[in-house]
Amino acid sequence: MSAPGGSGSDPTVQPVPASVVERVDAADTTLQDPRWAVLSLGSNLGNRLETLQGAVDALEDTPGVRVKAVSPVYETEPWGVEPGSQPSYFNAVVLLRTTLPPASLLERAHAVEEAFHRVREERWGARTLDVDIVAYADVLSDDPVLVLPHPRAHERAFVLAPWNDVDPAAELPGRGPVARLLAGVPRDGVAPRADLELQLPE
Ligand SMILES: Nc1ncnc2c1ncn2[C@@H]1O[C@H](COP(=O)(O)OP(=O)(O)OP(=O)(O)O)[C@@H](O)[C@H]1O
Ligand SMILES: Nc1nc2c(c(=O)[nH]1)N=C(CO)CN2
Repeated sequence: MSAPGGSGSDPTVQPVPASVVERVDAADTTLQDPRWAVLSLGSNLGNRLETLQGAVDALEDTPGVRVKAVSPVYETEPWGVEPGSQPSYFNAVVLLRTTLPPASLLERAHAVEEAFHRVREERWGARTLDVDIVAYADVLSDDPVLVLPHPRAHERAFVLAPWNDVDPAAELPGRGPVARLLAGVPRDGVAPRADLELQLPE
């Protein structure tokens, strides 16, 4: 076969402009095979709502990523640290379709964190933005660079509650239904902020 846009050797075949090839390819979802991914967003420094919205928008602006749903916003007590030692978090969950492989999605998640001046000092330290990959399709991985599903997602109400809101039938690969996991974890200090809303990018 001739290269896209090339004339080849068959005189009856007209060259196909590269722009047409691009459009046809873009419409062919089987070619791109997008996968589901679930991301958790958290912020407990700066303008928390603005930062979460900025992260949603930056994810949507990523080639190969489409944001399909955004959860309600929760205000949550910091998990895993001394009570009262950090400001409360805003947390939300984002559902994506993506053609990026998991490692590229993680790279992009880190780039988005950096764009919002995330500083890594101590484990579970306060941060302007945290973007974690909760699950990527049904992929299971114990590579420490990217553990899938996220190794602590199943015990975090600040992940499970917003995920359950936006997809009540969701399953955490290898762990079971999100609704059942949520029923089994403490929910105190995890409160919906019905007065706040993240916008799904247009
Ligand atoms: N599913 C995952 N999502 C995001 N990062 C992951 C994941 N699995 C492993 N990591 C690795 O964890 C490292 C530390 O991530 P990060 O600083 O966001 O941790 P944390 O948010 O403080 O804590 P936690 O992992 O408990 O949410 C990252 O550099 C990344 O390589
Ligand atoms: N409430 C809350 N606590 C946390 C969070 C978070 O997003 N929300 N993220 C952490 C590290 O990922 C550690 N602790």
